[in-house]
Amino acid sequence: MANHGRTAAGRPEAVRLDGVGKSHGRGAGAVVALRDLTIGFAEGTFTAVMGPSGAGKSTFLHCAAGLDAPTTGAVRLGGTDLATLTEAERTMLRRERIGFVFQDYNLLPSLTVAENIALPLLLAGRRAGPDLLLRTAARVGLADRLRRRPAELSGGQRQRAAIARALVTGPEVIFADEPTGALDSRTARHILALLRDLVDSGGQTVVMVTHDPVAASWAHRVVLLADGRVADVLDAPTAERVAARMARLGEW
Ligand SMILES: Nc1ncnc2c1ncn2[C@@H]1O[C@H](COP(=O)(O)OP(=O)(O)OP(=O)(O)O)[C@@H](O)[C@H]1O
Repeated sequence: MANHGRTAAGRPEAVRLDGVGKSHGRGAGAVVALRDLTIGFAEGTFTAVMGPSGAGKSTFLHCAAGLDAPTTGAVRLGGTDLATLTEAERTMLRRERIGFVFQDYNLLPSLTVAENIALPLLLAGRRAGPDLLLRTAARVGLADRLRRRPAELSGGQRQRAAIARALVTGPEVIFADEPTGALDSRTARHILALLRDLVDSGGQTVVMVTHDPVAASWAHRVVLLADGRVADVLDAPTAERVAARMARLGEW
């Protein structure tokens, strides 16, 4: 077999897309959002996905996370081909093996921080022991906020709680969709430093969609999408290089 989900560096891949195409709608009105996308995300790496508006970033994220099925091609999480799963199995896989972080946090306002963090475990039918909750909250710097509700937290603390919720099941990959889009630049820096540390110290795999070259510069690698294809890949990106490359792709 050509590729067993290993990168050139020999690391196994947490997620791999092979020849993924995705059309929204059918017939004459169909919009092609992804075209023959082939890319892997090695374990223990932080990747930013960028591209002009309409490039296919959200569609990519939905397909890679098993929220949407590609029209063609295959998505593998670890060794699992998502197309071989039933809808119920895919739902379980998303709960147990994938973490999600969103721009607007998506915390439940009536629950405490501890209860929000515990939610993915409870949905997966697993025990949410106090030790695990405390350890996970401590990992994001929220050990002393477990009894608070989201309304009593700053934006940065809310995003930390959301990251703890994404981490608590020990997922193979965390997908983050504009995780710093609602934060001021200083708070954003702290959140990005946290995500980077989860990768560098914790071996976590993170894939983050962002419009912001500064945010992208915290990643090990930037994947630039344009018109549903990989237009470029930048390793060890700086904000300046990312911005210059984006400018050449057109406005964003
Ligand atoms: N549900 C849908 N029905 C029809 N077309 C869609 C749908 N979702 C996305 N598209 C189209 O697919 C293409 C890619 O959209 P997508 O949202 O993935 O891009 P994006 O890079 O995330 O854009 P943005 O940065 O503006 O959020 C666009 O042309 C978009 O209009």
